[in-house]
Amino acid sequence: MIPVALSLQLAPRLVRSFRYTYSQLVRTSKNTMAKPCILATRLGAPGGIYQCYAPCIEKHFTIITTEEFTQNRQNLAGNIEAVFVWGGVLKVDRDLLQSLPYLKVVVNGGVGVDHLDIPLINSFGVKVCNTPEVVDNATADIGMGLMLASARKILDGHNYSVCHESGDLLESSMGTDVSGATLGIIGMGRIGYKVAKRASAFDMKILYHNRNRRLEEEEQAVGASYCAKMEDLLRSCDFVMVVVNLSPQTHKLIGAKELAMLKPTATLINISRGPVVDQDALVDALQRKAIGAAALDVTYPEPLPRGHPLLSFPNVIVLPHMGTHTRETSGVMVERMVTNALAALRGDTPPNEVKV
Ligand SMILES: O=C(O)C(=O)CO
Repeated sequence: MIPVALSLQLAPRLVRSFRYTYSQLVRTSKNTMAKPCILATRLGAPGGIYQCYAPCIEKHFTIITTEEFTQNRQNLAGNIEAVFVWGGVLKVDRDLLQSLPYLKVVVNGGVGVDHLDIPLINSFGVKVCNTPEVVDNATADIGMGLMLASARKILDGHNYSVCHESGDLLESSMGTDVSGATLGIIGMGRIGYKVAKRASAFDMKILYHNRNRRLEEEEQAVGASYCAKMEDLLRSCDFVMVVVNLSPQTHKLIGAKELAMLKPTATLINISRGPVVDQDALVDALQRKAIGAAALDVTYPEPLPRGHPLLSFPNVIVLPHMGTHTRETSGVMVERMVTNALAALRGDTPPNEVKV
């Protein structure tokens, strides 16, 4: 006999699986050419960032935009079999999950899934997928871009040119060398390692801190030295780049104590997730000129509201989370999202299913 607890656990899944098979039969009997529906964020507004990828998705799916869904939720909810999200624009919470009886998969465009409650989503018999690897180069590039732009005052130079300011460049536009400087990478996963490869081509001295030490040959290939203690790295670097995943362990990993360990000339670069850095502590350190500069692709919230203190420092660059925003990378991400969703809808294991 099946124990009561186990049958209680299995029952919702069996009901969902039965409903799904039924929905497939209904769809097939209605129209053999009908495409499954997906609910997708960031595809609604004309000119929106992912709008140009809609045709790639529409080869296989009918897109229901979040705007359409909001206006006609009751009629559309019963058609949706997959949700495509890019970041946390749409909250995939209990309320949404309960309203989508035929949902099979939530696919995230990007590697970081900290905005998704995976145990909750899985408890509805729904899979979660992401797009790892394909984001690595573009994200590492934005890290290098931020480091170079900050060190070499590229935005100051641009503004000077645009404003046709008379007279000589100001002393404040004098930059600092990246070549030959010391870079500390916190988080040496795939993206961190790509950053190290790039930095080694800039003749930088590279230190890294990571939960697990990399193999000796991997360290040697990029000339990176391991710091078992993060504080050793923080104290010795000219540039510190944060590349960890957001988790309870990395939430506010860089706080007042860690910022106080940085050299007064050091630049903090964050390409991971906003909450990895304590923003109030960062503002305080910048106000006291306790660190040299900051360059952030990620913040909380995103984008920062107008008037936020971080937007007022001349030595801070803030991007609205653009790590993967290239035509090529975004295109490959969308293809991956489609492949994962199709696999999940067929009942196969998707290539990039995220398990907790
Ligand atoms: O892939 C991701 O999760 C990113 O945020 C890249 O910037």
